Amino acid sequence: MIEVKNIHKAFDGEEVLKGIDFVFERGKTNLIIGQSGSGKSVLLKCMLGLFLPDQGVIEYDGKPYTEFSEDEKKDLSKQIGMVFQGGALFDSMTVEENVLFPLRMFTKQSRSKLMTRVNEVLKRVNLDGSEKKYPSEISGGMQKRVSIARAIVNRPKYLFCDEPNSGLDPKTATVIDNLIQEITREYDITTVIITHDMNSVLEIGENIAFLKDGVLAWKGDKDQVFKTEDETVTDFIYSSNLFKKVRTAQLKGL
Ligand SMILES: Nc1ncnc2c1ncn2[C@@H]1O[C@H](COP(=O)(O)OP(=O)(O)OP(=O)(O)O)[C@@H](O)[C@H]1O
Repeated sequence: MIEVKNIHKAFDGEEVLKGIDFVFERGKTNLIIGQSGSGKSVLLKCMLGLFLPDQGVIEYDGKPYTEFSEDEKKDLSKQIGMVFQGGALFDSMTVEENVLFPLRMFTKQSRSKLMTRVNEVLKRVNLDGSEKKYPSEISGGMQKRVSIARAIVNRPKYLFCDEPNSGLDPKTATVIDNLIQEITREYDITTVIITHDMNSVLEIGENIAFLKDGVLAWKGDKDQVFKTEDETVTDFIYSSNLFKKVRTAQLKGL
């Protein structure tokens, strides 16, 4: 669980986070949604420890970051897995080398032991058989799977995903969403996902933080988000024509 309490962050005197309170729950897919510039990435970077909030507290499983010793901060970075927007795979490394990379950074076990773990994780994301391939030789969806495998190989407690679906067709995007949700449950991880994808909201929005202009404008789950009458949320969601049609049909009782 990650709890953010009254988080403020400004750049050059301009406040981009204006007192965010939210609980990102363990074992759930927690989504941060909102328009461009609403502060999603800044909030994520605060949780990653890349930005220090100007005010407020971030607690990791009940412990405030400000009370972490230097060793505990290092431990925290080992407990975090990250799926980057573009995948951020190393093109010159094979699939298995990409997944091995963070393991070698944090673990001193023999290569054969580490490879057992790499193979286990690659199997989990259905990539057995592709171990020796290079990123350029596999599809976009498979590249995302490698990225997920690399993020979980160290058995993280916290998984951060920045638009994990970007660039994928809707069907593959849903498969990736479901994989992230399954892994979150299986490993009992606190997963935080930034997304613009309304299908993802519908599919895996177990706990949603909706940001607007640096403020938490709404929170709830996927069932509530499509029922809410809150205009700030409906303006955002139904700016997509597809969802506008779904909404109209819902209101007509179709
Ligand atoms: N390092 C920085 N220095 C100065 N301003 C920044 C910095 N990072 C973010 N900002 C500003 O903070 C505001 C929020 O940015 P942020 O990247 O969090 O938005 P976002 O909701 O993630 O947008 P998007 O969906 O487009 O990625 C923006 O006005 C942005 O210009």
